[in-house]
Amino acid sequence: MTFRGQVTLDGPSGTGKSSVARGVAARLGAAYLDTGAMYRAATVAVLDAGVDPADADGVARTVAGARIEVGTDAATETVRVDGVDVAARIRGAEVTRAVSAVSAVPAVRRRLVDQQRALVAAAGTVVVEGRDIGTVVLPDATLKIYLTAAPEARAQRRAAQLGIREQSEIVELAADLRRRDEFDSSRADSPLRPAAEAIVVDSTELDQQGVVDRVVALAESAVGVGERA
Ligand SMILES: Nc1ncnc2c1ncn2[C@@H]1O[C@H](COP(=O)(O)OP(=O)(O)OP(=O)(O)O)[C@@H](O)[C@H]1O
Ligand SMILES: Nc1ccn([C@H]2C[C@H](O)[C@@H](COP(=O)(O)O)O2)c(=O)n1
Repeated sequence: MTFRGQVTLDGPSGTGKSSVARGVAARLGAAYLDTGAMYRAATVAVLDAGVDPADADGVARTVAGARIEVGTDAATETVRVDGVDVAARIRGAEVTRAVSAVSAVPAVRRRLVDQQRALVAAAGTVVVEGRDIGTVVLPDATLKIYLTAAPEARAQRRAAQLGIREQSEIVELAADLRRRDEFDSSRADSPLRPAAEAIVVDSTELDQQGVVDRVVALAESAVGVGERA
């Protein structure tokens, strides 16, 4: 029997959620939704409107008026704001610095969570990654994973991803990851935390393929649960 249902993948920044979620989606023949890309796209709209990310009312108004489109095909990344392709821009430092403030605004979350649920309903079997997917967006998901990794491993991986070798820059990267995690975990609305039923997977000692294998094995052992749900 094949897996049918939803896999949620939550966890702190740089634990490997995006890469693992794509790999799992490919193995399961499932769709893939990167909800962080949606908050990043909303941040592009805020920055382009010249609104201060700390101005919650301005952020809420701007995001309410923006058309945010994110695809659910694991093989191609589609991210648009008002029809403009922002897939590369959302990964830049300016957006990364501002995204936690934008994503803490309750009206932004309500709007994007509604959109996420609609995308998931249209996608069928899907792997969804973010911070609040198992706790808030899809509380009845078939399989919930909470991905962790030691802070040093996360900083090293992000440095490798960005081609950074300088030790002082790696220390700075680690501080940025910590700052974003603290912000995302301490916000009032939908803070980052594991769902009660989530299976915690620590990727510190596993390579990317090892994590994908582990999650796919967990999904295969959940076959039947999706059909009953
Ligand atoms: N288990 C692993 N071992 C080594 N490197 C890994 C592992 N998992 C992911 N990576 C690498 O770490 C980097 C960060 O991974 P990724 O972007 O998937 O993390 P993330 O949790 O989605 O981050 P963010 O929340 O900031 O978007 C990527 O270069 C990825 O290839
Ligand atoms: N479900 C989600 C997904 C993401 N966010 C916020 C918090 C993150 O710092 C930011 C960017 O996410 P990333 O691309 O790094 O996964 O978006 C959130 O609040 N809820």
